[in-house]
Amino acid sequence: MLKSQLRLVYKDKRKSFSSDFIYDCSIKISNMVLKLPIWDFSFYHTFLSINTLKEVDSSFLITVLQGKDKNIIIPRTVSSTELKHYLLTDSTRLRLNKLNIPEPIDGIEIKEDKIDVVFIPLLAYDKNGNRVGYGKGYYDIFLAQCKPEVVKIGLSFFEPENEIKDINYNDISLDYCVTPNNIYKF
Ligand SMILES: Nc1nc2c(c(=O)[nH]1)N(C=O)[C@@H](CNc1ccc(C(=O)N[C@@H](CCC(=O)O)C(=O)O)cc1)CN2
Ligand SMILES: Nc1ncnc2c1ncn2[C@@H]1O[C@H](COP(=O)(O)OP(=O)(O)OP(=O)(O)O)[C@@H](O)[C@H]1O
Repeated sequence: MLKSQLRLVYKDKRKSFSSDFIYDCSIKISNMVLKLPIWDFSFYHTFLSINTLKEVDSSFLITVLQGKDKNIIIPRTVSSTELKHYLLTDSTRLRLNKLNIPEPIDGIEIKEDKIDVVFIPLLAYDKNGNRVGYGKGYYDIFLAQCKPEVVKIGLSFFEPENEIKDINYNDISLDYCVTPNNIYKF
């Protein structure tokens, strides 16, 4: 399918999810993440979930990362294309931006080249590890600024599509995708 079709299909699928279902699946996903071979690094970047769009709830993953004493980095949108990244600490103050994304107000900025692992939000992905987001390109631009060996991990409620047809040279593919019941390695 095409990215534009997948966006519609997957937004629609998520609309029907109850908050209990999202809670259960998100806990399962964070438990599956524990099985990945990624635990010797220091800097772990995660999205903060848009609850209104029924994304995977990353708060359980954050608890896992805190339990492992990892440095946790979270993004802030600074323009229509650019993200900046901040260390999440006990004193980090968050507020919802216009897109309903919780974001740090201020804090210690971390440059992209420090990041070892990125947990990535998505709408859909395919068996080759290609992903589709909301279509603004934020993550493709961000991932292009990270070091080449950064580990890119999608989190999804769903199994992969066979093929996203309109992948282009800007699209950066995933290394793993974690679902409530499976880990896909690409
Ligand atoms: N939690 C989270 N943070 C993220 C992303 C994400 O997908 N999830 N992004 C990933 O790149 C960037 C933000 N991109 C976004 C792009 C569109 C919409 C959104 O609400 N789209 C609505 C239409 C909004 C409008 O334009 O009126 C929609 O798709 O229904 C949200 C986030 C950076 N941070
Ligand atoms: N590295 C890049 N530099 C400049 N523009 C880019 C880059 N990567 C993607 N874009 C632009 O961003 C727009 C959206 O890209 P795409 O459709 O792949 O978004 P997406 O991956 O679904 O969304 P998101 O990354 O926000 O989750 C496109 O117009 C694309 O040209």
